[in-house]
Amino acid sequence: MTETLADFLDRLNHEIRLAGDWGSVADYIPELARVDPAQFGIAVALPDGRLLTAGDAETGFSIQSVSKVFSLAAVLGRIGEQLWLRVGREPSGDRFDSILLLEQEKGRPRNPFINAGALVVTDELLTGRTPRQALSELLGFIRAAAEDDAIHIDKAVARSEAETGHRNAALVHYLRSYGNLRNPPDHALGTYIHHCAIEMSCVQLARAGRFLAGLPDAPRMIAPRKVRRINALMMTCGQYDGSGNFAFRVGMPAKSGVGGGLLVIAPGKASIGIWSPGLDGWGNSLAGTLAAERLAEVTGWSVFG
Ligand SMILES: NC(=O)CC[C@H](N)C(=O)O
Repeated sequence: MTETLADFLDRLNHEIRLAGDWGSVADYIPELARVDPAQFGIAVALPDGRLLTAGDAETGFSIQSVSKVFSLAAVLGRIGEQLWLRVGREPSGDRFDSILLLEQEKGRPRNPFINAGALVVTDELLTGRTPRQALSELLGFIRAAAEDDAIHIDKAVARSEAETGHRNAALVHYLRSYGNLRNPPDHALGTYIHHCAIEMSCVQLARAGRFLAGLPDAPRMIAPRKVRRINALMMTCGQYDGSGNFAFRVGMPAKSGVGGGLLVIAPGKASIGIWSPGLDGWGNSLAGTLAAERLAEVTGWSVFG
């Protein structure tokens, strides 16, 4: 392409602001409902160590379910294959917070990215640790991946979700009733809510994802075989019941969060942090998905060729 990637990102930022099609912010967590939807940032970490940015790439946001990628990586690094006895690896075709399949499938969540599955992953993270220790281990993992010790938990967001998170409370008790939760339900729930409340910027997210893209300057976090599997799960389950549409439009493994964050992985080529807080009907960033689609078109980074 004649236009440089840096110029394209600037153009993309202008185009997205001009279109002004922001979607609506998540309102079931009151603290997230206060965020101005008219924001957009993107950061792209490249194999040569460069990091290109545009828009609000330095603004901190609540990573929410993007944190599920890091909790899964930390747990797979620690225990490995045993996790799959407790959680499946199939797309759910259901909303991220659905309870429906959990009853049909006797308490074994479909995949680690829907809330029920992520709660089981968090429960594994708690093995032999207090909630405080598990959280500091996970935060340490993310800080090491990003090589940035400023990454922290936004306590106000955690408090806000704890006050209103009745659905996750139901899920965690339901898991326990099937014997698929080892820790007290409030420990698993509290730890989960706090790791969802981690605040990061697009720059920090792009840097934290470098190990998933296999970039040469990435700290080695987990074995390459495990990285491949996480990318496969991001591709098939990363945007819940919108995963098929996302794969069709973007063609790269990614994970979304209701804070409007997106971590997109172009294996061997780039780790991309995108943020725009307004969501589509599936709970994925509206402008963020469009940005990922445009980036894939221009760079040819789709894993499908
Ligand atoms: N999709 C999401 O980002 C959901 C995360 C949020 N903490 C919840 O459990 O509802």
